[in-house]
Amino acid sequence: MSDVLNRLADVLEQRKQAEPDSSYVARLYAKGLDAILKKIGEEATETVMAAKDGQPDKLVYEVADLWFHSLVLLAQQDLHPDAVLAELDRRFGLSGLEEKAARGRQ
Ligand SMILES: N=c1c2ncn([C@@H]3O[C@H](COP(=O)(O)OP(=O)(O)OP(=O)(O)O)[C@@H](O)[C@H]3O)c2ncn1[C@@H]1O[C@H](COP(=O)(O)O)[C@@H](O)[C@H]1O
Repeated sequence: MSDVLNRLADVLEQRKQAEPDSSYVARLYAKGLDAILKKIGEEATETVMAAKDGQPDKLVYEVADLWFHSLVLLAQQDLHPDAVLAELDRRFGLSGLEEKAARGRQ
């Protein structure tokens, strides 16, 4: 299951060579950074609304949309999801308060 991030990252990388007419992701790349950021804002809002409405199935669906568009942003910025997983892994060994203190020192 967790391999899905790697497989999706590979597809998102391949879409950089695709024609906008042939792919949703290629079309987003062609529209540029602001269009990707707008989609992330929309999906974040839809996620909040699904949670507030108490709709678990809709919440999962909207979080998937949010994660997907975040992966598109990472790819557009030439970043791999492994970088985010490594950051989460680094934080996993810390308590929330230790992580907060580390941020204060940055
Ligand atoms: N996981 C996804 C995925 N999740 C969501 N979406 C698209 O993200 C959009 C979500 O936006 P909305 O909910 O606002 O729906 P919408 O109104 O249709 O959005 P707009 O097209 O108007 O922006 C929809 O168009 C969905 O089809 C996705 N499109 C693609 N993928 C994956 O990305 C791969 C590459 O996609 P293509 O580039 O399209 O082949 C696919 O094989 C999938 O694995």
